[in-house]
Amino acid sequence: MSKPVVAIVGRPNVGKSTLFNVLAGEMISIVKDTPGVTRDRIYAEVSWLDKEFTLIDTGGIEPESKDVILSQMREQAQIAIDTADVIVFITDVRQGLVDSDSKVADMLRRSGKPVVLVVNKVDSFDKFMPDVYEFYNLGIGDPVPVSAASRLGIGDMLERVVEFFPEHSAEEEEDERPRIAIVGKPNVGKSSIVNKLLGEQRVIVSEVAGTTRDAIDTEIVHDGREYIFIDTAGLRRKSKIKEELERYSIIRTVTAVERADVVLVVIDAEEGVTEQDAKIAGIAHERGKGVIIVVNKWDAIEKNDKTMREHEHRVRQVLSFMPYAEIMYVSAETGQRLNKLYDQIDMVIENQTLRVATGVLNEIMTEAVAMQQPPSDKGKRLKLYYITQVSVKPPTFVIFVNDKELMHFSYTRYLENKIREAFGFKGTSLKFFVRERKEKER
Ligand SMILES: Nc1nc2c(ncn2[C@@H]2O[C@H](COP(=O)(O)OP(=O)(O)OP(=O)(O)O)[C@@H](O)[C@H]2O)c(=O)[nH]1
Ligand SMILES: Nc1nc2c(ncn2[C@@H]2O[C@H](COP(=O)(O)OP(=O)(O)OP(=O)(O)O)[C@@H](O)[C@H]2O)c(=O)[nH]1
Repeated sequence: MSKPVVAIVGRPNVGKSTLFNVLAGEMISIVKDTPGVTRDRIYAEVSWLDKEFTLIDTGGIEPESKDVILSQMREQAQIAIDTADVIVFITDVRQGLVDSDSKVADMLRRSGKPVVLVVNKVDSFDKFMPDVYEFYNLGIGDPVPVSAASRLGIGDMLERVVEFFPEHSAEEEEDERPRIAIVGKPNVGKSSIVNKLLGEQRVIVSEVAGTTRDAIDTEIVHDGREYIFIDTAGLRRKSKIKEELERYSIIRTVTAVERADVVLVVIDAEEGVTEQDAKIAGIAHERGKGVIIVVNKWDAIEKNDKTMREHEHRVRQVLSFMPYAEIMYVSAETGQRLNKLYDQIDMVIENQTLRVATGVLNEIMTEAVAMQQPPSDKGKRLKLYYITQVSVKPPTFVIFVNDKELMHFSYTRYLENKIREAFGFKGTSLKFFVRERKEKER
């Protein structure tokens, strides 16, 4: 199920970071062993009551001159319009209504996207409420007064935001066709791969209707099965600022990955694997999506009998958090091994939805425990009572133990490896939750 995307837009200094941190900091769920991505404040997973959404900050304006601010704000707003389900437009009660606010409000209104107008820095409702009414002039609905710094009005604001969420993104959920996102740095060959796949199947390109996202959906039929490819290629917006481009490319990756079942992380063989690739791959890993690492432009490098092994070594090193992902060496130019992608995709989807019977899981666990004693601390030894699989996409397991504190990361890893030895689960991460249960309950 894909989560709604909420984007924050606003002038410099209105409190975007503060609000972002309030929302993300308290309610964020961070997956610990992923590099980079969760730290640079571009997006966060937020859950509030029973709702979950991805929050993105389109921000990062350098306040040089008024003209520059307005043009950058327009750019931000456009990114939000392209990628978000709901836009949170933040203004500042202390600066009051500013001309650029009105211009951005016009743009947002014309887009037809749901907008929640937030007036920040209302640290005292008594004192500032009269000034809040001025913001009705923007013509984008009722202003919601908040104070991000003192956490006032945040609940009311979120209530307004979640009201706009689609009941169920019904269309996408009922759609049984596998969705495959193709992500990667600029120029690694994302569009070339889609084009080659299309060309070989000689199927008419159809842009899937009803998507307003900033990615192109293409249907490809292979062996009678329909696949939807979500292509994030072709950065339309050309910004001069490198950080801004990078931010935008991350936002697009997040929103595309969110909608996908399987993610193809494309790496340029000529350039080799980089930290930026790790950042992008981390986005898929964090979300527990199926992953295939696709090393493209394999035709372009000189090879001997060691080349593949050396490449694999590097990729495994830089993407060490996803040892479960298969690596494929392809060429969009010559078409080499591209057809094998479908088998891999099918396999990954199968593994993402694989369910293992509780009895079998417990046999594996009992055997694992017999082979390697669980850790102990201060004379108390970890006891594992029971394991069961609670969900799929990604396969998620709950382990009941006597004391959570004793359940070491490395021991969970060990159990994961045992489960993988038995069932493979290639291409998908596995999630584990550890719960305590009193001994006498058994
Ligand atoms: N009084 C008051 N100040 C706030 C509030 N929220 C944020 N601020 C202050 O406003 C200033 C700007 O906040 P930021 O969160 O950095 O604003 P921003 O919109 O992210 O700014 P840029 O990064 O420049 O785009 C900081 O000094 C904050 O402490 C608030 O609710 N009340
Ligand atoms: N030698 C070789 N070149 C390739 C291959 N795949 C793509 N290229 C070249 O790499 C360049 C970038 O390819 P694109 O498909 O546009 O890359 P992209 O990832 O979609 O790029 P963005 O749109 O910038 O995100 C083009 O010049 C392609 O011809 C390949 O398998 N081998």
